[in-house]
Amino acid sequence: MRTSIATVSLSGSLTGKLDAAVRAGFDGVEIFENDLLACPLTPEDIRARCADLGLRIDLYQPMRDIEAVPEAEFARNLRRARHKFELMRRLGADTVLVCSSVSPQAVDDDALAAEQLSRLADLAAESGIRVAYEALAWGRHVSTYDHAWRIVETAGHPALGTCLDSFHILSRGSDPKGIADIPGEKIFFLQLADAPLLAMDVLQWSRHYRCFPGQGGFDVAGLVRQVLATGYDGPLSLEVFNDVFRQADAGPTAVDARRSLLVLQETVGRAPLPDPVVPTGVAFAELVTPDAEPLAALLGALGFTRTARHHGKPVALWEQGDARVLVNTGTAVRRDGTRLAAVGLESPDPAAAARRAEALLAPVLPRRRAPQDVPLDAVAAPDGTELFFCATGRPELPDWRTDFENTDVSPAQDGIRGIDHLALTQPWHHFDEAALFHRGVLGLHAQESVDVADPYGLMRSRAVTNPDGSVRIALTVGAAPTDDTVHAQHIALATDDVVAAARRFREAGGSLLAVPANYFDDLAARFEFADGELETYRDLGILYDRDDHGVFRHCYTRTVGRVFFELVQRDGGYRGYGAANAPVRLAAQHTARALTGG
Ligand SMILES: O=C(O)c1ccc(O)c(O)c1
Ligand SMILES: [Mg+2]
Repeated sequence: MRTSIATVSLSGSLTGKLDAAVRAGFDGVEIFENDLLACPLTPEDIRARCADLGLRIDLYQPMRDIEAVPEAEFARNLRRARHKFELMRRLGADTVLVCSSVSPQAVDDDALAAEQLSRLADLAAESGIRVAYEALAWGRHVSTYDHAWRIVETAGHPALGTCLDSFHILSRGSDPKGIADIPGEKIFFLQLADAPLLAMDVLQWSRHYRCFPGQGGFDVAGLVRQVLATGYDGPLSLEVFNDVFRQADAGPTAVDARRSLLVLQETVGRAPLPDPVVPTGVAFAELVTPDAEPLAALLGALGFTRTARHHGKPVALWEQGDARVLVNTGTAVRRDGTRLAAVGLESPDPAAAARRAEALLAPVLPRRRAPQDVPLDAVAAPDGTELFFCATGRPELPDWRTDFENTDVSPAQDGIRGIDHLALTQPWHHFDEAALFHRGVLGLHAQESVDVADPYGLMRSRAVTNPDGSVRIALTVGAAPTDDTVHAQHIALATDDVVAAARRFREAGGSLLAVPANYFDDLAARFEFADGELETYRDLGILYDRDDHGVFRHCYTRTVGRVFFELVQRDGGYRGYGAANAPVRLAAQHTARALTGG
């Protein structure tokens, strides 16, 4: 199927938008009128540019407030249309979108609407143009797709069809089953957008919160199935008005957009993508740092031992139980210092995992960094984190472990079982993209996103997991593109006894994040504890939560660069990540930062 994107979905200049659309692999564009008006190029230049790029101009839009108006007003509308049809001739665009009128002059008269749209279509047909009539969800008299279709059907004009827009249909709770009543050849265009489920005015919702399919709460795939069943063979076109995308770079947004369409096409059985290869565990987490000492002290106090070093690079492997942390001092570090730069994911078939990632437009990384290294499949996530697909201990496949030479220290077993989860802070404008990436590319399940209050803003967090919970990644983001050093990345380590692990850490010289006494007073009000239990938590800074399944106890180390560790005891099948405690933890980290001046 052909794919298209409305220029309004991307930031920047019209020419920049066209370049981004082509680079992401779109076949066509909808040119939004405002983008054309603001463009210094002539329509002929734009046409030539699209032709050079191999982009079709699938739609020109929108034409507003045309139908069901007094005759004198309609005459003025036809005059306006004549101008626009001439412009479209120069552009080489053959379909125009007319959205249902919001004008106070419009009357509630379907026969009049049909008659005037028919006269508009007469004029359009003279220029070889087709008119696609779309119901805006907030249209004055026409606000549902079935109503728009009835008017088009009444007009019965060959140059007049309907434009279906998933946002307008699904935001109003209309049942897309009725699409089956529309002949496919009368659906002149299909626009797709998703949106988070919000209770708000539909116009504001549409203009600010649309997102790409798979990033919101609508069943866009179900609607597309309905449309394809009619025989519709036009493009799948994304039309997204979104405050965040307007501020993000057009290039990555266009890639995110295309990836969302590929996943959607797969869902409706129209994209032959390699099957997802769901990761089965975390092989390692790799920290990049300018100075290994603070991390070495922290890992040592946590009970890790340095078991191996890379044969060709300054990278050390620290191990405890099934938790493996690489400390890399050989990579150029960014201004923010120590960071979580790479994650090794155990994969049943690393090469197949990489093929799917590539098909879904993930940047594929070189398989070898140095000639003597083992070749490893790896791709970059939207935030730049390198994801390695690993086959640890499987002799038939390349193993990352063979690049490491053992020291004479054996792995410790001092209370840490493995990695419970990783928390990766996303750049502000890549949060929805990150969730779609981890779901679509890696085949992980995305949980609902939760809001967490930070003292200086609101943070969102969304977990992606594999079926048995052995891969858990919490994607987090601040509410604004501000300093995100406090919204740091972290590695949560699983233990069966967090009190013992916290004590050992402290006795070994580690310092735990101090939690205010008020928090524990509140805990005492909410839950019942055994004698002395709460005092222990208060002493160690252990936070506590419960859900329907079990209990969660957790505490935090200090932060090095952007990275800190969490000790986690997850009992009885507790499913969350202690979100209820996150505001207290974030505030405590702000306090600790103010005290250390770092
Ligand atoms: O928000 C609008 O005005 C608008 C314009 C054109 C569209 O196709 C649409 O879905 C919405
Ligand atoms: Mg639309």
